[in-house]
Amino acid sequence: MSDEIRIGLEVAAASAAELGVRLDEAKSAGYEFVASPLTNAALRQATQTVSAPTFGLPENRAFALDQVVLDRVDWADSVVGRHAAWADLSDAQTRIAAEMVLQREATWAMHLGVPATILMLPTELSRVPNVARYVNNLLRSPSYTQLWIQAPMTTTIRDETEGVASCDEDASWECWNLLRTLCGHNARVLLALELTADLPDEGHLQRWFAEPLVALVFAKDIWLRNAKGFPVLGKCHQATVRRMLKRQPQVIVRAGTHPGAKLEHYQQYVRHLARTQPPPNACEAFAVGYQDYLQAPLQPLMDNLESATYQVFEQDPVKYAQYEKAVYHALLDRVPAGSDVVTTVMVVGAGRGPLVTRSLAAADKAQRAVRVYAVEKNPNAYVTLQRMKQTQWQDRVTVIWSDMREWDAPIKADILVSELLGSFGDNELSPECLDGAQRFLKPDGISIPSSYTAYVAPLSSSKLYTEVAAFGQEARFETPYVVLFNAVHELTAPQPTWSFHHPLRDADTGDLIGNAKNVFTLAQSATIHGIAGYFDTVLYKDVTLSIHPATFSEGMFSWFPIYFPFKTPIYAPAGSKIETHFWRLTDCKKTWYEWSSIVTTSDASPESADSSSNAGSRTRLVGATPIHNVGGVSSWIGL
Ligand SMILES: C[S@@+](CC[C@H](N)C(=O)[O-])C[C@H]1O[C@@H](n2cnc3c(N)ncnc32)[C@H](O)[C@@H]1O
Repeated sequence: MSDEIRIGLEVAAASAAELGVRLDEAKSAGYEFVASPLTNAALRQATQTVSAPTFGLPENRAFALDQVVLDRVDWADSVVGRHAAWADLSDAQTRIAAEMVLQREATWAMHLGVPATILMLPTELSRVPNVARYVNNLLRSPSYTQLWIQAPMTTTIRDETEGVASCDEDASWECWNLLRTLCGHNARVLLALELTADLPDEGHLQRWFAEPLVALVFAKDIWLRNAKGFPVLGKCHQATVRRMLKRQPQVIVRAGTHPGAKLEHYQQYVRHLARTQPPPNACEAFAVGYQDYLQAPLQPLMDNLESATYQVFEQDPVKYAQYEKAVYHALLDRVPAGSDVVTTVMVVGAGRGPLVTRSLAAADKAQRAVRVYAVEKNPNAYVTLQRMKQTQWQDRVTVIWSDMREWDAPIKADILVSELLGSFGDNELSPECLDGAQRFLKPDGISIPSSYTAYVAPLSSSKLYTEVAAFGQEARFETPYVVLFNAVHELTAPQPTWSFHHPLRDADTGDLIGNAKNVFTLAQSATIHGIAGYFDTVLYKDVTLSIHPATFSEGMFSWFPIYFPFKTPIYAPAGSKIETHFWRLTDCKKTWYEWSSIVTTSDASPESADSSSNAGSRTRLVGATPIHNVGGVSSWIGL
């Protein structure tokens, strides 16, 4: 990663000649590019003389040569152009002239092929709509030049009467959020995040991680000086930068003012931070290329999995070890030591046989005699199972090619082992399959897993949202995706929706359908782009597997979370309640999920103001999504 990082130096060149000098300095100090104003004070002066037109836009004037700082195409690759900060779009008097200036700068940058231009985000909500109008207009034309919106991580509020300053963790994000909402969540609105001296707390910081970060701008006043006089960052800034660099943004450095610090020291330090990231663990190494990549959930019942898919499962260092442990303990509990009773273990949905091998290993370790049946409906995997029997398992295993729901078992099992779990627990139809298979489990038999639970939590991720939008079809918002979360803010701890326990359809668990309402309270405002789904499972007693973030089975990579998108993101203010509604539905051919969300706030009525009870507080609707995937029209799992 360190080799790929592109670092630019902020320069305040006022003329083309000065830009040339600064660019040479930056390049010889090891920077790839400079961030520089595109135009200068001469343009500002000339613009002040333009009178506001009575209607329409003023004549689209051309720049004079002495008004532009970047005047040569051969420098264009090495410059990210800053738009004129003085061009104020929010002032009625100056708006039209300002828009004309920005528009001309943008088209000049596009003409030269500048990779990106930077527009400063206002930090007052009331000033955002005019900026958003301009941005929307600009983004109508396809262009190679990206538009980066620069926003500070935090802003400073000064109380003039008290003479004190405090840090505002919300204002900047609220303005950014408003801008991209007014721009219709356009994927081309990219964030250049300014690392400020005051850092937000973890919750507010997380919120920025879910944004489309394209660049990280180092403010001047964040630099410290180490004992040898080199510029460095404090511990918190270092940690934040390291986390941000994992998203591979470009970097713009505003050099500090330490005497003796040379320009190259700043870029060397940033590269050092990138190079000295802790090495990826097995899970992170596996994750490369999967982060935020949307995958259709597997359909192992309806489709026949390919050998390569089984191959990926079988690399998991945790899942199979936990299954072996579960079978081992089940055998110890079921058969007394020294007994010559033969225990019947049936592995249903055996795939290419790893759970069969693990069941035999568990039996050897427990010193219990077993007879194993491997049942698999995939005709291709069945060939591999036969080969495994011939070369490894021999007479200890009987291989059956059948759908477990239809298999006429010759005897009943003591232990039924299955792994039909999806990212949401039941989304690969484990309940429906086991409902058919538990007929051949003895009444006192053991099912591994013994239960599994699905969890949900609201999430914010403009990245995932724009990925779904990029498909260009409304129906793509009506289907869940399996995805390894990266640019995602998980807004609260997940809550359980429903569980399936062995035996299925007993008095407690009822039918195989589900309906859940969960209520979450948000500590800070957020735009919600959908719902994250997770599962955990009890294989046997305390032997478990989990992708729930709080209980995650460290090192396991068989399952990524599931993402249920929203067609239209909804804004939830701090303190609001988010209700998520989920339904698991089925007919004789398919099973599917429907989902929706409602955001509410409650305001206390005057009568309840000094009471601690909720009596008298009124619930107000802030927003709601439509119910997604009604009737399973867009997404379903075939039975
Ligand atoms: C998620 S894979 C697990 C494979 C293997 N047990 C493992 O852990 O690597 C689920 C397997 O169950 C099989 N399967 C799904 N539904 C089945 C059914 N109704 N009857 C038999 N096999 C089924 C699939 O073909 C697939 O091989």
